[in-house]
Amino acid sequence: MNTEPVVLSVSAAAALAICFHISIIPHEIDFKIKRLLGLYVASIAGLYYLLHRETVTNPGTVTVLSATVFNAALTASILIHRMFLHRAGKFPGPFMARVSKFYSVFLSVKKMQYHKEVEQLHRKYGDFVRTGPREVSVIRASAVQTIYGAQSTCSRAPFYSQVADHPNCSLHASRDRVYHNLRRRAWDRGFSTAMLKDYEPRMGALTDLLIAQLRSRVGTPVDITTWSNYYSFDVMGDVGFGKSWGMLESGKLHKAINELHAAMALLGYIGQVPWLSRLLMELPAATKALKGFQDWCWKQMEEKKKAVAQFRPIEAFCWLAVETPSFGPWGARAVDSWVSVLPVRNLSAATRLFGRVEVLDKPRDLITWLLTDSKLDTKLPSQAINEDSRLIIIAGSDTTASTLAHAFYFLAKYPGAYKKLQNVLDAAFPGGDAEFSNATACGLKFLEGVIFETLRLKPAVPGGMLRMTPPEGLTIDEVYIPGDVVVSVPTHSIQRDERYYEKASEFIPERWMDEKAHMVKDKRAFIPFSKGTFGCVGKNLALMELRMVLAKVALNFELEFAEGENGSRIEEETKDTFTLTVTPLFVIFKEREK
Ligand code: HEM
Repeated sequence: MNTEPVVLSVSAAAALAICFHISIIPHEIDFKIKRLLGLYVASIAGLYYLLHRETVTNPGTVTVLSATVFNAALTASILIHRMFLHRAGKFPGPFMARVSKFYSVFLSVKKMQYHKEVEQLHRKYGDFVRTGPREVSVIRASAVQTIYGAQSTCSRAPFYSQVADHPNCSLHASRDRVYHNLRRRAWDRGFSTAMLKDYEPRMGALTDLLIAQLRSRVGTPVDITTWSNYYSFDVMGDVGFGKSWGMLESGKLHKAINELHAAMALLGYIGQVPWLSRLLMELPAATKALKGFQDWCWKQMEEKKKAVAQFRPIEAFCWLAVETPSFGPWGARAVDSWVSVLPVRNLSAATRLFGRVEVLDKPRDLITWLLTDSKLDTKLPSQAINEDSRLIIIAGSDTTASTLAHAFYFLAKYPGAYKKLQNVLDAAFPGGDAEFSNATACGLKFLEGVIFETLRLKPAVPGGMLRMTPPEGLTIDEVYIPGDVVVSVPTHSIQRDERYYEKASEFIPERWMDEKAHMVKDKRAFIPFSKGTFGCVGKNLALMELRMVLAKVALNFELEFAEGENGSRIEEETKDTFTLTVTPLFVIFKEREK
């Protein structure tokens, strides 16, 4: 046999593998895997054809040998680079984390509590831990502003592209800052102070429904995790889509929500390796699992689009309010005296001319804000807006439900705190829960303390939000982190760090009040809603929900663990599926004696 072509082919394969690896190092290839696999298969077929044409003996064997050498050389090159030469190489961490991000999958699969695994790694390796080949977790309060602050030069990491590509992705998956800002504007309008005022009574009606359901179960064990889910989903139905999903009414979780939780579980396992989750999501079996929830969300959106098509364009019909006293008897009370209804073509010109202009047919839910934003209208592909419909449900429901369930857990565990909360609320709303207003509740420091302490100890998104360092890298205190490294501050761990909180693992709502303010040593280490450009857009809505439910429940009922419940399951078995998936918590509500 002539060995020359064999040696040539095998050496070329090894050289090609190393050159290929060196050429991809500076690039993000995570979501090009399918194309690269296609290229790989085509190259093998091409090689076979070439060898066959040149009448080399055993072209099949030589092709397999060359492919094997290519694979081995590529693997060796990747491993050597990751272990000894990588730009993130100076950071300590487990050996396997240096080699592959699959180590994080292994840690996630153990108990599906990756946030707790990361906490252990920080205990062992210090403030800067290499949690993946190109990933560093940083547990320093000083890192928060640098990584997440409004002026941060970091961008979103590939993690965010695992469901869909730009520009067909949701707001949450938008990694391009300009595109993100354009979309975020419409979301911000949907969560403006005026809109929150509009949502408050609607949310109040749903809270009253929750209270009525709890009242009908007084004295019997209630799974408050599930009821928190019904509540938060129904709120998002109303605020997000302007319709009722009726879960509070029926006491049943919608089938689509079960499918959502199955999808989130998948994310909990493989979300650590974004390219793999993207590949899996495209497989028919996985798509089928996700499809139910996706179809349901998209159906909600289609219905909404039809309704919005009937909607008068924003800048066509406006109430006009004129703020100058010279405008007759209404002038003095101009702010709430609407003097005319006129068609207006240009809203900002009309505002300049008349002082103040209010839109007559103002959207009353989030989706309508997104669909009618004139700047977004032409630029947003319809898949992107469909993805946003999923985002509203995922981001707005599970997070609030998890926080509510955990707040009830702490209040049942610490009856003294519950009593104190009731006293504070009784003083603020002597006429009972009918008097509740978000404005008054905002001023109740103990209520705020209960909410903040829950968000501190049980942040609904417990892991670090992954960001990519800019090409020039960044410096945190004395430590330089090179460019194109994925960095994060682990929310769960930093919020339990003794350097930043006194008695950090204890539930002490008073630490958020003047009397024990010294127990919060560094407020920068409080990031349950993240921060900056990509921070939570629904924060104020979520806080309003939490205030309202906790206040109305505490004003109406006594609370205790049900028999056989001590909260250990919620502590030990709740899962990190990007948001927390909380285990059932059984409590008993009793009518308050007044
Ligand atoms: C206690 C409740 C909540 C918590 C703890 C929470 C937490 C967070 C966090 C940590 C992020 C940043 C995620 C990241 O960077 O990957 C985020 C983003 C977001 N949240 Fe919330 N959230 C809550 C409630 C809500 C609600 C009620 C909504 C309403 C729809 C909402 C909508 C969003 C959206 C749309 C984003 C993406 C923002 C963007 O990309 O600009 N959240 N949230």
